[in-house]
Amino acid sequence: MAEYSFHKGHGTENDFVIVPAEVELSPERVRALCDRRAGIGGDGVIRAVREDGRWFMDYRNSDGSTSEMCGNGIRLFARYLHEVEGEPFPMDVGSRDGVKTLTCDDEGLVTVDMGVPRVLDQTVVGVDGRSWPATHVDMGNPHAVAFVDDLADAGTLLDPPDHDAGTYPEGVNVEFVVRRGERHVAMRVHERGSGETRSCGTGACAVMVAAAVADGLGPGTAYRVDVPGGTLTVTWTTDERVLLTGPAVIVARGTTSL
Ligand SMILES: N[C@@H](CCC[C@H](N)C(=O)O)C(=O)O
Repeated sequence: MAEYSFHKGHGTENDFVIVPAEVELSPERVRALCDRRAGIGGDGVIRAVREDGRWFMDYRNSDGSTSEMCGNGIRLFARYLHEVEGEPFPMDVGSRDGVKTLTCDDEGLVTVDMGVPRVLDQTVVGVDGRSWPATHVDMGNPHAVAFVDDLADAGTLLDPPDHDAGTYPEGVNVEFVVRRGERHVAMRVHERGSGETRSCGTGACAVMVAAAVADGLGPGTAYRVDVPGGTLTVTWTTDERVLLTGPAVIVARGTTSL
């Protein structure tokens, strides 16, 4: 393919390559773009599509697979749309999980309204022969949230954690969580289709909801969620919607023929 433009950015070091709608995203191209040695490098790729008078986030994991939703990706996409396409905040952006509304505060933190979470059954996840009970939370995409004694218990996370394929026929994002204080947790994540990443927005939302439920709390509370790449704030509003807030920055732009 001829050269095309790209932008690169991240939200709490969950990093993405953004390309124009004309770029066909074969799995091979997504893997090439995300390659951290031979490509640009990223946890995923976002194709910026304009359809029916609205922007749509066509999101791919670094292995080329699609996902319904990416919380950090859509916050970065909103930053891109604002800075590059001149789209004002607040803005509505389409995704495979429906239309999301995004805002930006005076400090430049971008918030996405992720909608109403679904807390489902208890399940089990495992690593290196150890296993933990986990809460199945649907944030548009599937999550299993496991509380552990120490984040190092999750091991290297080079491989996907063991999980119930019946519960998660399309795979799962697995979060390992420790408590840091009142309404304050820290997590590591193994993302379906991308491996261990330094942050996951939908994962932070799933973790917050599972922690709040475990703490006997519910809608009408907020948690600080530390990730290896920074800090996110997750608010569960009194009308049961989950708001994800954090930094989102464009760090590079250029052209490529990958
Ligand atoms: N990093 C994202 C989640 C990306 C999709 C996920 N790997 C999946 O396959 O569901 C986030 O910030 O939410």
